[in-house]
Amino acid sequence: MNKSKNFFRNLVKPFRSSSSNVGDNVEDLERIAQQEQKSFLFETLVAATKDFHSHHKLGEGGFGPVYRGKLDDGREIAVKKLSQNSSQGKKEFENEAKVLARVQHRNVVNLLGYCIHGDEKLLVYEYITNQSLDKVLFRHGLEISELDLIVTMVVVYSIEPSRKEELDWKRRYEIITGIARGLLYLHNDSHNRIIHRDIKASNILLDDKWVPKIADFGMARLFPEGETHVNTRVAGTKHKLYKKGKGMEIMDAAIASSAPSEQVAICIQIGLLCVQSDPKVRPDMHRVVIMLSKKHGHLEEPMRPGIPGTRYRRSRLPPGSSSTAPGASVFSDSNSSESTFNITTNTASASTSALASSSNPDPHGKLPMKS
Ligand SMILES: Nc1ncnc2c1ncn2[C@@H]1O[C@H](COP(=O)(O)OP(=O)(O)OP(=O)(O)O)[C@@H](O)[C@H]1O
Repeated sequence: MNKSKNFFRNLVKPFRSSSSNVGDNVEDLERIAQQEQKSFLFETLVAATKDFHSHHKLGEGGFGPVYRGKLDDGREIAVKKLSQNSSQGKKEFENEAKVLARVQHRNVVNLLGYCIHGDEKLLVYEYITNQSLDKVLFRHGLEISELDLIVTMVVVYSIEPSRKEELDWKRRYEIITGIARGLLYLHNDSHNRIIHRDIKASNILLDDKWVPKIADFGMARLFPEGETHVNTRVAGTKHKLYKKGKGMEIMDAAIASSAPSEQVAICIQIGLLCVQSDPKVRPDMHRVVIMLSKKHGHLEEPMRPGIPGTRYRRSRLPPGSSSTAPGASVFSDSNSSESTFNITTNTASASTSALASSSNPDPHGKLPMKS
């Protein structure tokens, strides 16, 4: 019997009621201890995903393929096999993964743990049953940028026709507020401040009750050299409908009659406030959550949104930067004003193209939007 088994046996001795259940108790404690460690055996993941069989492949993003699997205890998981282009060492990866596994919120995908096998690094997430938000949103012939601001998108875009009934205004509003709460948690309330840097519809997963869960958070911690995959595609040019007072015209017709117009207008305006090109004037997530909780009320006029590729968008860090350095994606200083900067940076560029009405916009965002 090895040392750890002895340790557990001694631990359960005082609680033992009969000799027959000692084995069970030891097994339970060992299982709990392993879960606490957050580390998965490679063999466990091989068994869960049927050796990473192609039938189990959910898709492949910028960080590598993702497989669906089922653990022996019945839990469904999604296993992300990280592509091996990170220079991060095993110990650092382990430390960072443990930090990320402590991030727990109703609106954030739970990272159950990690696995290191030779040169391979894997992340194990809870499996989220429904589709990602981008698959539910009907593209309407528009070239939607991956970076569209979620709030505005959920209000504006039509829904996949077969799912129209499912996504009424109430549900859309719950998705919007859920995402905002998840981001607020990542920014302010998790142990380490986490700035996502790649918020987009495909990174919002919906569970069987349509609760939105933010996926792919903290990837900059695992790819600290700054080569993180951040999509920079630009939005289509047809969607230039935003003009002061005409916001309602861009709304999905399917919900136009049932949605309270003030609430919809607030959502669109919050979206525009979040993508102003000057990061200093954008609301932080705390303020966004408060604004969303108001049914009516006056919000300030948004300034002109930023332009993709201008000075506020950043897709890579300087060589040698660490993920915890100032300007990187994770901050431990809860008073830092950088959170607004980064979180809106990536979404900003898209909404800019999607919503701006000017043909010659000011990249510095100092001009108020004109009607
Ligand atoms: N926890 C999960 N539960 C269910 N499906 C998931 C989970 N995580 C990822 N997926 C699915 O796996 C696929 C790949 O996801 P991944 O996050 O790697 O890439 P992506 O979001 O499509 O692209 P990108 O890397 O550009 O963000 C997507 O279809 C995604 O919906």
